[in-house]
Amino acid sequence: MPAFAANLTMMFTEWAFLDRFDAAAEAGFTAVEYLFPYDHPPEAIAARLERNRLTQALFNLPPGDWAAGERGLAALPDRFDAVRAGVERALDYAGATGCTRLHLMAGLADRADPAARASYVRAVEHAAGRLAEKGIDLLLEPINGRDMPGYFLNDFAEAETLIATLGLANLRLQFDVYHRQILHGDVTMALRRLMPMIGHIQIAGVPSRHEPDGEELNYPFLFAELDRLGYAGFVGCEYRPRAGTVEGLGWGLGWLTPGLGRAGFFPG
Ligand SMILES: O=C(O)C(=O)[C@@H](O)CO
Ligand SMILES: [Mg+2]
Repeated sequence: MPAFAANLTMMFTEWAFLDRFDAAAEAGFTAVEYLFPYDHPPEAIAARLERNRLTQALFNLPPGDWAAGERGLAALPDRFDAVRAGVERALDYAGATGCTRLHLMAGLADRADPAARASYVRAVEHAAGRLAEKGIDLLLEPINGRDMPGYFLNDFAEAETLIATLGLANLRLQFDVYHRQILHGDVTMALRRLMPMIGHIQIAGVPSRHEPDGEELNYPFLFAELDRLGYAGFVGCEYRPRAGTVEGLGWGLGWLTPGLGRAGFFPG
């Protein structure tokens, strides 16, 4: 049975960020992920995890100036100092929250540009090295260009080759089924082949990025496939609910156990 993590950047947005931890636990999740924790002190996040007995499955290293359009810094040749500082900042949060997986965003850059490639490899090697000292995995995620035009890492084969070539024990693939389906399709065969290097999986309906309950993909089949493949990691629910988050959890009946979290959290 897959272990689902609620993505608190996209789900439970009816609540303030810190209250989303309570809401996710109440809805039956035992783990959470989100893009960035940096607007809140690490101790505040740790307290919410602890009181809800939630596991912090994943978050992203600092991406640069998100509001100004930056989507990671790793492939940007003049931003290595910021990458290095971001790694240290993320490690503070990982230490406080017990998180053992961090995603390094590549940034907007041309994949064919040798300077961008060299910068990306340098950033990945640096981040993986620092994270390894703390027993943390570094994840790389191919992202489709419709959602993120100009994103450097927009190809699964590219990520696979890089991870295999660098051969770093804590460098792993973040397999977002939504991006995979849009970029290349052939989801099941890719899961089977890439499973040895997969460190985290994310899901959403395709093409809407709503609940994983229909459209192009047969998620019950994919969840069973993950069990058949012996996947023991988390499955991050990185989708935007069509209407209410709780109202849209029907797809998870049978996998989630609502009410295990803090009793009476939901009003009414
Ligand atoms: O967009 C995604 O997909 C993610 O997983 C994010 O972490 C990157 O923005
Ligand atoms: Mg993703």
